[in-house]
Amino acid sequence: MDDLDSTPPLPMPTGKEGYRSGFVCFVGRPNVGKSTLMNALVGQKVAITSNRPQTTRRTVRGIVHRPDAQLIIVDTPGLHKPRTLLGERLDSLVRSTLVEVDVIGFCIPADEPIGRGDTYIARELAQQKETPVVAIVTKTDKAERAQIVEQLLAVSRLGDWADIVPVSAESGFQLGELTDVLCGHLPEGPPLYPDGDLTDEPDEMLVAELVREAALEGVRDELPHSIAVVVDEMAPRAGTKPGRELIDIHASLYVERPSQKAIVIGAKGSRLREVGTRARRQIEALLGSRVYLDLRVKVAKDWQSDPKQLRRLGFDQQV
Ligand SMILES: Nc1nc2c(ncn2[C@@H]2O[C@H](COP(=O)(O)OP(=O)(O)OP(=O)(O)O)[C@@H](O)[C@H]2O)c(=O)[nH]1
Repeated sequence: MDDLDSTPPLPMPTGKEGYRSGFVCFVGRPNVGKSTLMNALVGQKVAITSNRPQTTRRTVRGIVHRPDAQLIIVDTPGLHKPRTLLGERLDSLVRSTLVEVDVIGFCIPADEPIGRGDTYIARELAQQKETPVVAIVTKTDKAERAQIVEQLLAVSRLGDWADIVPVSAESGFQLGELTDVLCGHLPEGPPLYPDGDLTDEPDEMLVAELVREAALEGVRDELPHSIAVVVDEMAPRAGTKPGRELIDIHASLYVERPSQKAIVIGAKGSRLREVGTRARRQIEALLGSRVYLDLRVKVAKDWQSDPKQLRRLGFDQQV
């Protein structure tokens, strides 16, 4: 299969009887562990995670390869009620994604009582009559056994689910079982991506996400939703040898207000340097090369509510 340099969605002939392939989308309120679960299932960091709600802003595909199946994971932002223009776009993105996938994974954490957010999503999902919904009780490592059992019962009362699976992305509990269950809901069909591909996100996008993740660490609560990152340039430095090459990356961090710019940069640039170091380590691991990372912080006033700015920051492809 390696010699077929096909880009998705071109299906590749396999000849394998009973092979299944298709798409799953994880939904759930913010912070329930959707991105972490995807990374754990794929086995590589393809979506950024943070302990701040609504970290995920774009649809990322992670790909799980099995001898008998290929499961493509579409990561969605938390299904939530729109607050800003950005929020509205996210919701329409989630809704359009739901009708295109083969199975939906509805994530509810084991360690928190079911709330209005979960009920709201359960109601939305009840309308997706053609797509099976697997309820996933996440973060089981954070709950006692009795609490997990209680949560499984509460979740079963919440809707008409195709299956209910408790998992922990942290400890790895039941990850294989979850993949089995999800693959069981896929239609028969050939692999959609070449063997070994873990994501179809371009490197620039992953790099931007890693910078954003590093920039989110340890900042005040309101800041995360106000940072967007764009990779302006990324290229191997001339004269460096293949295999030992140095990749130059120039990226811009956009914030909404000058006061936020000051927070991101820190005293005498100290915070920005830390962000750069943290991001560089992750990017070097991702690309397998040495990296020179140049970060600039820019103010794009109220970018979350401005359609032009949203387009410039790359959000137009997602709506
Ligand atoms: N203990 C434990 N923590 C977890 C687990 N899964 C996720 N978390 C943590 O929960 C927080 C939120 O995880 P994310 O994966 O970013 O959640 P999300 O649902 O994708 O969040 P949004 O992007 O806001 O929609 C992070 O701090 C994770 O480290 C788990 O299985 N166990």
